[in-house]
Amino acid sequence: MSMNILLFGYGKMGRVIEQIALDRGHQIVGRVDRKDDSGTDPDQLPDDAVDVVIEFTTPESAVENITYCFQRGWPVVCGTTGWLSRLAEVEELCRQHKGSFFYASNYSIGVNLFFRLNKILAKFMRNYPSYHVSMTEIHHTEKKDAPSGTAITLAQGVLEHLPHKSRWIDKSDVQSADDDAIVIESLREGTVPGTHTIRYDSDVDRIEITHTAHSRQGFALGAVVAAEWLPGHEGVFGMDDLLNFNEE
Ligand SMILES: NC(=O)c1ccc[n+]([C@@H]2O[C@H](COP(=O)([O-])OP(=O)(O)OC[C@H]3O[C@@H](n4cnc5c(N)ncnc54)[C@H](O)[C@@H]3O)[C@@H](O)[C@H]2O)c1
Ligand SMILES: O=C(O)C1=N[C@H](C(=O)O)CCC1
Repeated sequence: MSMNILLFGYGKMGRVIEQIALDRGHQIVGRVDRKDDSGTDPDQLPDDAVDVVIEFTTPESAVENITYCFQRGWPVVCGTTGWLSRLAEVEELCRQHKGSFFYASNYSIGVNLFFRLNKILAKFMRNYPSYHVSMTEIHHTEKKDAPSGTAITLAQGVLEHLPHKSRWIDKSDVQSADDDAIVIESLREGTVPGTHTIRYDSDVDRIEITHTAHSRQGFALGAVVAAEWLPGHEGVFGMDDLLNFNEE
């Protein structure tokens, strides 16, 4: 069904999302962006002009934008990363407003398959603590947050299965007594859309898995599909609610 979509954030992601939404037969009713005065003022839109909001902005502005959408009664699909320390607050606001909220650190189908693969590998590795686990994420130089939201989700997936690890840590904060931590290295290079590697090193070999995004298309398509699904679903949702991956 064709929907009226309001974009919060008209940057790299907002623009790709717009194109995919139009290709799938939806209307873009506005583009809210702080960059210049030409963006839409959401206060000027009637409540019923918007079926769903797609929010890809900045770590600093996401919670304010999400809260505004709840107040307006607009379902919101959020892809912004770097604000998750406030997730409990947003979940509570969603409950209070009987809102609809969808969040994923990464909307691409390939990455969500990779999340599953990561957990399966970690489950295998639980009996081999001599293999040292670590992660690297590479993104474009404009990225504001580190580690990436995807890397944090991957680290959480490993932590579910490795009893000898209890937390993740940014490589720049590592100290000698951090053996219980998964170290995440964040590299910023050129225009890289997103590359994530998890590796297990022993003295004699290495096992590693990598997901490489070739563009932003996969992220944007997943966000539009989530926006098609969300209206009519009250509560807080994520990719596991949307995707029916069959686990072996
Ligand atoms: N979940 C995913 O699949 C996924 C994929 C890619 C990017 N991201 C995340 O999405 C976010 C945006 O990424 P991007 O590459 O489009 O960044 P970007 O910098 O290209 O675009 C962000 C836009 O938000 C605008 N903005 C800033 N404050 C705002 C506000 N208060 N209200 C409205 N707009 C505002 C900026 O002017 C800018 O145009 C980042 O947090 C990134 O990590 C998530
Ligand atoms: O370009 C970005 O910024 C990305 N952000 C997400 C993250 O932090 O994991 C997803 C990948 C691209």
